[in-house]
Amino acid sequence: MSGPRPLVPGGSGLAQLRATPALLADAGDDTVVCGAVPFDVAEPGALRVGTAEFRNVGAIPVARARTAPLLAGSRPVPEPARYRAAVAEALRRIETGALAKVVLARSLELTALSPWSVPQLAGELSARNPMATTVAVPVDDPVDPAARWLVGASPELLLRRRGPSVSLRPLAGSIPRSADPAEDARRGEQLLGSDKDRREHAVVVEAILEALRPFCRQINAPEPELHATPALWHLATPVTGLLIDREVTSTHLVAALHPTPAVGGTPRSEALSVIREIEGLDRGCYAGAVGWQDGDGDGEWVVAVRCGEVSGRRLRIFAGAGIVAGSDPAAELAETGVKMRTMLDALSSR
Ligand SMILES: C=C(O[C@@H]1C=C(C(=O)O)C=C[C@H]1O)C(=O)O
Repeated sequence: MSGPRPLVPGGSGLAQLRATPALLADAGDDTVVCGAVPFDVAEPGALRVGTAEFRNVGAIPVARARTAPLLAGSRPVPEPARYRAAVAEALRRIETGALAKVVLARSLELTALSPWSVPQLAGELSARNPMATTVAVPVDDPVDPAARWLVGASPELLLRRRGPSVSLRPLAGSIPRSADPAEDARRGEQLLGSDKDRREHAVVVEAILEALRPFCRQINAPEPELHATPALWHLATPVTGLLIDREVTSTHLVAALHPTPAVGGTPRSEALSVIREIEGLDRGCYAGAVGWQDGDGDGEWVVAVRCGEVSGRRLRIFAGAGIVAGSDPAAELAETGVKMRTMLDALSSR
């Protein structure tokens, strides 16, 4: 992305989503809104006014030749033992019936000897994850060299609106891939047949259908299928629908959908307060929504997972896992470790 772009007015992520359709209606044909809204939409948003090239959220110059800086240190936040304890606490809350699912995340803070390069990271991420959407968006002042950027390779389509058609591809339910093709295929089948993962996934699809119903007709949500990333298999449901009212734009739908239980939980308000209480992490734009909308109300948004926040020599990598009855704290810790590999693998040039 070239040069700083003005922020969409409003302050919070939610206010920016709400301000976007009117802003674009008054702007030129070439204008789009692009950027990130945080996981907690009451926090400041990072949606900016840009031009059409912003339709590609990863549209920054790619400098693959540059090597990544050397690592000076790393620190897990929270510590693994604290993460397992938080999962155990979430399971107790689930047992009481207070909630059905909550996603708990953790982070790895990596400090390098010299500043991280956003284009280098984005280039590696996009080369290694060709099926994902590479994102690289400034989440605060882009003029400041120590400014924070959200960088990642999201496998999860939150929402695409093209004219009257909307499509979504929620992911939830995961198992690590194997280098051995037979074992890899077996694990995919195991995931498809896993009762725990099916429940974890169904909660997400149900919440999405409920959020879409007021806006859409002919909603179609087939049985879950497998979705592959280089590191993991996921359960995915390709959801489609037709808008009842063409005035409803992509940002209206994002405001209604986000955060889905793929990154939050269900019921939403209980899950969000459990996350605030026991996660011990400032998510920022991790697990937020990243994308763009144009003057026709069309747009494309991905869920900000498999990502990190870059600021000078500091990089915070995030990963979360859905907790439902039957989840195992050690397995969830391991799953978040595998999810972090998307970012970790991109730190070294091939
Ligand atoms: C929360 C993350 O991923 C989400 C959670 C998943 C799960 O719990 O199985 C799967 C895909 C994503 O929707 C993450 O990668 O940090």
